[in-house]
Amino acid sequence: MRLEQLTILGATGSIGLSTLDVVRRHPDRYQVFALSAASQWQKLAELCIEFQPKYAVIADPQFLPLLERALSSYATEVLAGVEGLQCVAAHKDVDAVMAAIVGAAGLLPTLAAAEAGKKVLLANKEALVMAGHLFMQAVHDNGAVLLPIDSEHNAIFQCLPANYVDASTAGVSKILLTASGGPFRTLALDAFAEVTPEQACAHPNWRMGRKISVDSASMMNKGLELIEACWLFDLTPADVNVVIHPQSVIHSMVQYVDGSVLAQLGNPDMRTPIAHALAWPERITSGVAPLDIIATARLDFEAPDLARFPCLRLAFEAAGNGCASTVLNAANEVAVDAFLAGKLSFDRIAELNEQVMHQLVDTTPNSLDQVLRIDREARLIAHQWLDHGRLRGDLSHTAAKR
Ligand SMILES: NC(=O)C1=CN([C@@H]2O[C@H](COP(=O)(O)OP(=O)(O)OC[C@H]3O[C@@H](n4cnc5c(N)ncnc54)[C@H](OP(=O)(O)O)[C@@H]3O)[C@@H](O)[C@H]2O)C=CC1
Ligand SMILES: CC(=O)[C@@H](O)[C@H](O)COP(=O)(O)O
Ligand SMILES: [Mn+2]
Repeated sequence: MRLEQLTILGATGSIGLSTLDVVRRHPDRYQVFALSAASQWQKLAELCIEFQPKYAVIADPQFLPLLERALSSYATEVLAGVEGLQCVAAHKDVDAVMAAIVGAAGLLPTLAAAEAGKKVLLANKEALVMAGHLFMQAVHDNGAVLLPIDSEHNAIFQCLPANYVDASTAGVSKILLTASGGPFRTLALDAFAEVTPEQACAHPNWRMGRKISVDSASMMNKGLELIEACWLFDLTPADVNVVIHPQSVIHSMVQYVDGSVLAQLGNPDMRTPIAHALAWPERITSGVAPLDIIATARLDFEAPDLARFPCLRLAFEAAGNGCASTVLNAANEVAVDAFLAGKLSFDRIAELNEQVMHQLVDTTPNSLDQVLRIDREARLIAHQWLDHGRLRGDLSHTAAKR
């Protein structure tokens, strides 16, 4: 059997390392072609020494000399910058690309993989939120195969028929997108202003990177996932119900017109959706223990409280509006960075997101340049808001008019 050549973008992160853990179990199926990181060059060098990829890419070029030196006695070739990421995502010898860079930084390399017609294993939900229309167009135009890694979307994918095109043809009446509710599901509302980054990153069920952990705590993660689901499965926000399920054992459900509800269950461990997508349509072992349904004992469900989680309300508002989604994603990245840096209280993440989203109203972007311009302008307005505690009329006015 020919070894499948795999590029892992974001190899040093939570999804990247889980992917390598699955790959390590299947040396007869997968060969690592390229690995990338942003700045963690030592961790990247260690992974390269173990997996011997053809390329290592460090996104921040200031670390290039250090990585080159660390790998000088190995055959791995070292690249840097976004051009390096795009090169290993689109390389003719690559079969599949794990898109596991966090945030908007993942867009260009993930888009390069789609444009090169690769099998794209998509964890980087922000790429779809900021440029869903362009991304899906690139997938269709270039014959790429798009497989969702996000646990909920992977679950939905598994519960849909293999020949799925759209909800009504498939007899789907609702998508039930499950959410854990995060670490603050039952926290007193007046305590939200005081929560620390450590508390926000202590997810009850999943060990993840810091940005997605904060998003889970604000439920912006579920909002981003709503928009992600709309693009992946050609849905409108009205087709999706968010359901709080604190145990994270059911990873999402599909309700059909005949009353059937199909669910995908499993222990909360990302190696399951990663193994599923890597081997699809086959199945391989992932290292995840079988679900002990007796020990699980109970599965609870409740409706989300949009007053407690205003970020989720904002995402329902933005879904289906290309500009608002791009703006919301950018504002949220600025807000989460500021929260993690101790410059913004947790309860003001939603406030910043709402201010920027309502301030920057533009036409739906239909080119990559427009997406990148809206993303830049939204970040500028968000930084202004952080610096001055409010939006200054001059710049936001200019941005809104353009
Ligand atoms: N973790 C999880 O369980 C899940 C994650 N996802 C999604 O997967 C993506 C990755 O999440 P996660 O693994 O948790 O994140 P992490 O923060 O753990 O890892 C992010 C990875 O991206 C790299 N990176 C960060 N910034 C840049 C940049 N500017 N340019 C290039 N590379 C960069 C990091 O490199 P370095 O280490 O050098 O900083 C690291 O390899 C996110 O979009 C998230 O929403 C979806 C579902 C579940
Ligand atoms: C593992 C995964 O897919 C995360 O996106 C997870 O869903 C986060 O949990 P929340 O449901 O708390 O957002
Ligand atoms: Mn998820």
